[in-house]
Amino acid sequence: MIEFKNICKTYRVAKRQAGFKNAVKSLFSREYETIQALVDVSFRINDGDIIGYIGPNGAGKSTTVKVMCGILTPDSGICRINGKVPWKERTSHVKDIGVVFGQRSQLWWDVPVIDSFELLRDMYKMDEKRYRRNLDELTRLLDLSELLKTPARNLSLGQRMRCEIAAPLLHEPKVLFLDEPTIGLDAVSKIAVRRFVKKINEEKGTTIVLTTHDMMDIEALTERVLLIGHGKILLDGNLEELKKHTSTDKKITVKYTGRIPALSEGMKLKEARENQMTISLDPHIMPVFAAIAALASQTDLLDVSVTDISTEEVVAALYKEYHI
Ligand SMILES: Nc1ncnc2c1ncn2[C@@H]1O[C@H](COP(=O)(O)OP(=O)(O)OP(=O)(O)O)[C@@H](O)[C@H]1O
Repeated sequence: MIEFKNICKTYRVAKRQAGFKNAVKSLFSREYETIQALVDVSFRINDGDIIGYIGPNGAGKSTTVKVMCGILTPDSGICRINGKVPWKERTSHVKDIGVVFGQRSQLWWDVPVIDSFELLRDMYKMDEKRYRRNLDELTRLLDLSELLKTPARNLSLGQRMRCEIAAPLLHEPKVLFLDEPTIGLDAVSKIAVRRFVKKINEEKGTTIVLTTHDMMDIEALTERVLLIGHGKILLDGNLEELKKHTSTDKKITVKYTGRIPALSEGMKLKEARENQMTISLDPHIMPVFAAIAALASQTDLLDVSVTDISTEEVVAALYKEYHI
């Protein structure tokens, strides 16, 4: 269980104007400003859950993860993960957690990946039998056999990411923090990473906190989403509720020949190309079947598709609504 209660965290940073004169001046008198990274943040995450932690750049996501990992001590508030206070019981806490930072490598750059793994085995004081079993399983699931002998610096991003994800799982953590695990990956690698994360959660019951800007990650992996903005939790709910909170509009894309159909009340034009238009429809004003009939009565329809608005659009609308 992850318990995060009324956590506040500020950073104190020195203010400095540009230029040599100001650099010299700052040696003698410094001005500081305070950045409120987390403001009274509270949530609970049950064992075995996967949650998506989303918010725009600078919202406070990494700060939250760093507090949960024990890297940062908050100014106030309570955080307990499996009963331990991360920054006070660091040595025993790190055995319970694993972290993947998509933007930073945790593997030693110049040595073969297997050497990094063996170093982790020693750091976590794992017994050889357990290490071997987990290494064999991860090698099979993530197709690592050809990669283990290669130095991290010679791996492609997708190959390296598979190794980065395996590394914290060698010691079977109860909680896994994934910070943008699919950033920069191609479509096939993204799907492979998502499938693997889901499998680990289902089979090992690992609790997963996923921080991402990729809404396809959220859609594929999480039901519950926490939205943070300006250091405050703005929404905590399931993805479907968030979608309903924002809009129940339907997106209708039509391809047609003949004249451009006029829009009825409840329809808004989102995009128009030659012989194709995408309309956002408020189904409370006009039901979908009536909207299609109204369009068909004015032109020859070649193709119609009806979808809900995408998670990406939902999140963009939420950011706009909360001015974040
Ligand atoms: N070490 C630091 N020193 C000073 N300010 C910091 C530090 N780390 C973060 N901040 C500030 O705290 C706020 C929250 O930053 P944080 O890195 O937690 O955001 P984030 O949501 O993870 O952003 P991103 O999506 O860009 O990674 C930002 O205003 C950031 O500039």
